[in-house]
Amino acid sequence: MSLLTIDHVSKRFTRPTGAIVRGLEKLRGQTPKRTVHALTDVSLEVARGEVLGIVGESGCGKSTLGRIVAGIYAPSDGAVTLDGAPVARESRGTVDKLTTRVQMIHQDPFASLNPRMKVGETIAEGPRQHGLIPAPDLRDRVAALLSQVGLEPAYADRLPHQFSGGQRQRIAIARALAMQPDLLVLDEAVASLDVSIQAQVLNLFLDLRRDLDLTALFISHDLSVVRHVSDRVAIMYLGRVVELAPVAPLYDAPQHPYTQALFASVPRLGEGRARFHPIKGEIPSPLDPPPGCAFHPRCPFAGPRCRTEVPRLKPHDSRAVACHLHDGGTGATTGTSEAA
Ligand SMILES: Nc1ncnc2c1ncn2[C@@H]1O[C@H](COP(=O)(O)OP(=O)(O)OP(=O)(O)O)[C@@H](O)[C@H]1O
Repeated sequence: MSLLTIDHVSKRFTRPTGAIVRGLEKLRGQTPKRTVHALTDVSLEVARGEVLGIVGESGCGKSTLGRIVAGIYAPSDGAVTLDGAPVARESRGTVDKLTTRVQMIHQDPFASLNPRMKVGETIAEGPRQHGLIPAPDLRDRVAALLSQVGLEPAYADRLPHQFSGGQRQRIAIARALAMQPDLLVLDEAVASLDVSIQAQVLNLFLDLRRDLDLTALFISHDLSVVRHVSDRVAIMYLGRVVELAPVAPLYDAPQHPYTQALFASVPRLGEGRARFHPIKGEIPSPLDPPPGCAFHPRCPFAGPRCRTEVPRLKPHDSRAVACHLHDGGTGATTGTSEAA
């Protein structure tokens, strides 16, 4: 059985506006769209010990998915369960009790650490509040956690500003591990670090993964980082999963036209002068997603069916792809490129 089940989850945000804007819109007879469709009908499963990468361009809903899994946001529809139990207790659509079983590691460790609290206290705070570790053992546990993430136990008495970015991210990892979570959600956890430091923190994650049999959602816009740490990868576009596959087949032969375009947009090393092909067109607004396949306005293979019918994520060999090309055709003649 899967540890994490994300079952038909959607998330809509309503954009608030002031009375003046609403008055002006009324005068002009406008009915502006205010609902942001951040996630639509996302279903994923993660097995214990598995790392699932979540990749996509900015605004595709990666962080929203991570926050729903961590119980920070309640889904508008659908459910998220860990071992069959809901990750968050909700009342009237808002989360009123956060799970401790899922811990999140954010992009900016400085923002997520209390600047006035010694790092030892920061790491001990959660286990103390939740009674996870007996008080007399806390100091030793903090020392052990600091060693586990490659820091001196004596650093427990220092403040966050006395550390480098990479060290602060190690502290954030130690704080998350202190809660003995079943699942980690890493949201762009190395994106703000220099490349050499990124590699060190990724290697730490791989060591911890091996030693602790971690289960994780690894959210990143960086395809090479995700390849390094994940077992399977979900590619997201405008709030939906468009392809889901184990790393090797996905990176060897991406199937969805968006996944192919995403790979082509990344400069590759070792191919002489780097060539890359940015994806044509703009990402549509999640306030007004296109009908049919959300990628159809940018897809070189789009046919009539793509403009009207949302493709479902369907199994296709070892992967799942949400594309009419893989489901009996798009309605375009011989699958040739209309936009090319
Ligand atoms: N609290 C919120 N209120 C309103 N809209 C939101 C909120 N959080 C996210 N959104 C919107 O939902 C969509 C998805 O955002 P999200 O942050 O999940 O994307 P992302 O893929 O993580 O992007 P990025 O990599 O830039 O963080 C975006 O259009 C964003 O503006």
